[in-house]
Amino acid sequence: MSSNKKKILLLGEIEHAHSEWSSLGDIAEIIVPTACDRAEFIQESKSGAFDGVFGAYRTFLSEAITGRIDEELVSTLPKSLKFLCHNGAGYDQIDPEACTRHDIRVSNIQTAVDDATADVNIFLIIGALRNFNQGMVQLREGNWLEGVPMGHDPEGKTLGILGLGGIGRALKKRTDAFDMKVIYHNRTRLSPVLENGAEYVSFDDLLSRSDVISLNLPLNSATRHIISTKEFSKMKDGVVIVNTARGAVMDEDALVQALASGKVRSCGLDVFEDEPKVHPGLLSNPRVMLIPHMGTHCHETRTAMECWTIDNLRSAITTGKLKSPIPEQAGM
Ligand SMILES: O=CC(=O)O
Repeated sequence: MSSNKKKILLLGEIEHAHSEWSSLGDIAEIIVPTACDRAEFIQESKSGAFDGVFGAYRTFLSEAITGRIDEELVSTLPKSLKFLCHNGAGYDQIDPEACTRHDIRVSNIQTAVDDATADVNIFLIIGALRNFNQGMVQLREGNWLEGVPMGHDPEGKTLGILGLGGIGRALKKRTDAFDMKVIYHNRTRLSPVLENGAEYVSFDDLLSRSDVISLNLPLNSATRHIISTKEFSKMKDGVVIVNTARGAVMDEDALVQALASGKVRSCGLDVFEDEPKVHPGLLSNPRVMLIPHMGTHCHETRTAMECWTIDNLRSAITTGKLKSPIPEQAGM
């Protein structure tokens, strides 16, 4: 007897929302690939193992199996695949145009990641301003404050948020508690309600006026290396930079040089251009506070992210529409 459950491809693992995932079993039949890398995955797909799949759930780490979701990969997937639900806010591992060409609707996570990522963001800002990493490194080496320079207070400093989206706005709320002056730049100015007191400035003004710059914008072809040598040259001497977005929005070689010249006094990074590799010039510099992409590395947020992604799949199966389509496909 043939089942009328929709076939769903699981790319990656469900780690928290186990009961929500098993209840999806009422309306879905789950297919798990056996491939360990992209070549095997493409082979598996071409062999017909995924025929009839209607939707897919994918995680950030599943890139190790599929590689980037690009034209080459998408063209090997069955035409029955209509929905791709990504467990993450940033979807730079997916080529939206390739998906649109193949009539695949993509969703990402909106809002569920904002608070946890903004918490890491404020931790990095305070840590970088106050030279906490240098203090911690010295302490573990048995030295009490040896060579650790005086830090700077956040109070009264100008924070430039590049990309005042959900995470940027959650960061703004947190920095208000530290009496920082917040300026921001987006391609389009936000409404006063969303600005919540942040001053809208041009990109160049953000670079030249900020004491601390926070990168909170998505990675795509327009934002790759949006911060590089030319942009560093427009910043204040001794600027502090924090990145919780994606490593490749900043040119890491240029950052290492800007740290060496003193243009950048200290920085805090949760993301890197070539994760899990970290540029040796960043690893060896105690003025750089480093975290291994832990923006959402906490039980409650990861559970909420999985539930959000499962909700998108459920909505695709039951209504034919995604709850949170990526902006490139909004209204399609
Ligand atoms: O990096 C985390 C995310 O994109 O959700």
